[in-house]
Amino acid sequence: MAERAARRCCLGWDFSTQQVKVVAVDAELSVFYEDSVHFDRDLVEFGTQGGVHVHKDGLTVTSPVLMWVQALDIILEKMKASGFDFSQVLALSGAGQQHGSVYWKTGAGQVLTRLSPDLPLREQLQACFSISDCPVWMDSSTAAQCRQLEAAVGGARALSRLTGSRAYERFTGNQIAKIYQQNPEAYSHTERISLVSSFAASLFLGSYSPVDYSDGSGMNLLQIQDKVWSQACLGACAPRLEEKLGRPVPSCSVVGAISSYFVQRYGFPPGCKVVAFTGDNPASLAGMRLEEGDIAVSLGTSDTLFLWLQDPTPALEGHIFCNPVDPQHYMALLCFKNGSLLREKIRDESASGSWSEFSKALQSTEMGNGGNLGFYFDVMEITPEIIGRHRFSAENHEVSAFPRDVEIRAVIEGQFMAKKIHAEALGYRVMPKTKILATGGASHNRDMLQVLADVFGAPVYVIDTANSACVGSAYRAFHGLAAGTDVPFAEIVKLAPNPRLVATPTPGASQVYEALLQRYAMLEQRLLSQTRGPPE
Ligand SMILES: O=C(CO)[C@@H](O)[C@H](O)CF
Repeated sequence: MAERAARRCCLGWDFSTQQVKVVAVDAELSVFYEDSVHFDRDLVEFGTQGGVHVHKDGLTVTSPVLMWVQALDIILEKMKASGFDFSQVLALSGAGQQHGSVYWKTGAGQVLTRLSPDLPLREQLQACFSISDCPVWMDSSTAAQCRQLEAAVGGARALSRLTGSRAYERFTGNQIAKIYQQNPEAYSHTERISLVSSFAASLFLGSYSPVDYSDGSGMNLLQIQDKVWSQACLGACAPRLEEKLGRPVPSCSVVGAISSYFVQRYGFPPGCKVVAFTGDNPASLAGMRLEEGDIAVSLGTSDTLFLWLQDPTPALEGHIFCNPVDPQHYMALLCFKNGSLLREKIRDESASGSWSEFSKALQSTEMGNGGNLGFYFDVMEITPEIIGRHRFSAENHEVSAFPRDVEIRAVIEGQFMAKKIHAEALGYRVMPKTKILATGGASHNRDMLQVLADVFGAPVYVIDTANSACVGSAYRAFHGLAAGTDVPFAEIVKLAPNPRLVATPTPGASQVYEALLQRYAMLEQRLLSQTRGPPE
């Protein structure tokens, strides 16, 4: 076999809900190696579905921490067997599913520093966790703890201003509070609490890695302006919590050199740097190379918006996180539950199940849809909390139905206007240099992207984000190599593949949607007041 040319590279890891994935990226920012281990398929003994266990109460959702540990053993052995040259790895970083938490048992830190290179990690860490089934982001069993936390700091809006989000069941502080309340012995035998991201970094480091600012923003514990733990939040969740969390660090920090375990067992160079791991969504923002004023719109089962913000306005909807690549800035995440499943329903009802019919309807109806507006929430929407289908005529009268073509445009315009209105509520503003990056299944429909460009008044690009969290982590590892030089992230990643322009705003679009957006916001408030009473 031809000798593999030496290829200096960085690794990007993603400890996600369903798998552990890795990519190797060379100095030209080309991905030349990728691999993954799927929990359900490759670690059957843990019996997960979609990487998790949904408990009988239907609310508690956990994943076995030793499954994550063993997945790393397997993927490294697969890389070794494939002949991957670990000696070329200059640095590595990674991502973890956000909000999940790992509970290291007293004494585990000593075990981490003394791993034998002759044995796999799973065997040596077997007894290192005080909680074996870790709460993950799909858990919604901590409503009581959320209310307690909001009460402790002066309400939902006060907590949002402090930590970037109101209390959410999946957020780590509330999960820790539940464990302290329901399993105080396990909590007392816990010397360190990690996020999934900092847990993974700890494995590579051979010691406890700190939580980074960006993923730490998903805990309802970190003051996102001062970047320190909120004493009020810590105190409301559990005692002696700060000593178990350690001090948070900037996401671009080099947290140390790789553990000798990996040098001796796999051949990593002793100087291989470990750059702080972060959450999967912040890592994806890095992988998509978002810059100030850009938006990424993931059009999937649920639609997710990633925003780059300089001056955030925390709200009762959405999440503000510290920015993973610029410590002075922020990012925001907005989730819209009624995404592709809703679009597919309307396609079946109003376009005979055909996307080409759906597109023809968008092509044959005018921007602004003659003033007709629709809200389509077949499941309880997250942003905002409304359910049902609500259609309004140009005179703001609620009507029971629209003609087929009008219905189709009303769905798409409504979904995209909601995105712009709630993005602006978080402090986002379209800038002259704004790019909208569209990803996910629906981003293959050019006519939908034309509506997106028209509603936002900005050009829409498509970008391959299949491995965005991994690739973003490898990019952040390269950025870590330049630590201390003040080289901006954008400079480090300028050689990466560029997104492809797909749609630009139709002339006159901003005039049409400026008025429509105001009506949409007013009608949304009307629906909200009908369902939940006057706003806070
Ligand atoms: O809860 C989420 C973000 O707030 C999810 O996107 C998880 O990060 C998925 F792992």
